[in-house]
Amino acid sequence: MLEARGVHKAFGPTRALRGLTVEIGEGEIVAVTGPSGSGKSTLLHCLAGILRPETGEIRFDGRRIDSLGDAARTTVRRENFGVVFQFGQLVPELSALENVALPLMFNRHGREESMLTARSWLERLGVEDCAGLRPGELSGGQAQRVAVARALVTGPRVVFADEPTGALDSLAGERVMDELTGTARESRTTLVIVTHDNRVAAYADREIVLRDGTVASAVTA
Ligand SMILES: Nc1ncnc2c1ncn2[C@@H]1O[C@H](COP(=O)(O)OP(=O)(O)OP(=O)(O)O)[C@@H](O)[C@H]1O
Repeated sequence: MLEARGVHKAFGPTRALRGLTVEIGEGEIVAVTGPSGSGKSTLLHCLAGILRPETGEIRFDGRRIDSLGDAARTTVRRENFGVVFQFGQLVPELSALENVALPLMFNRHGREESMLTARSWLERLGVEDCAGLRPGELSGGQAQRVAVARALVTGPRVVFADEPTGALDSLAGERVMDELTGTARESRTTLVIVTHDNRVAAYADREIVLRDGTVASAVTA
């Protein structure tokens, strides 16, 4: 359901992706690993329609998304994808509850309904007590659970996570991963996780190892 074919992406002289091809199935949980600078984050951003490769194709449900204009790509992302980055990237001026409700409001749900749904996701992730707090008042683990709630609240088909536990201690990291992968498996959400951490990769069905901008190997758990 998600596919990169012959993808090249460079930043000036740096060739981050060099003819990379991967295919990810519906409901699959995939870890993208490999040395620093091997192109993991670049691949994630290309698959998520955030970056456009110079050559090659990115397809979601068989439809090319790399050739769409910015507005159309943003719509595909909003309607189908959720993202979790290393540092939650929550909006600092909004409460945890408002942060989680925001993607629903972007997708034209009413404010009341969005708040109710957001609250149920905070409960599900065990951070309902944080609803009224701003991101600056949350611990790293709490903020990351709020970020996971925000990524899942729209019921996305695919969640992209870039080092989702990178800033957390191992216990907080485990909770975030349990919740992320547990929810993904329950709802057959496809999950693509970039990580350096073998413990995180162990949650995946398959590990895609990158080296120098291409796939070095794919290991099935
Ligand atoms: N916005 C950018 N501008 C310039 N160079 C970039 C940019 N993003 C990535 N690069 C370069 O592209 C290469 C691949 O980067 P990328 O972040 O995809 O690797 P990574 O495997 O995710 O690395 P890390 O594990 O260190 O996060 C690196 O050499 C990096 O310096």
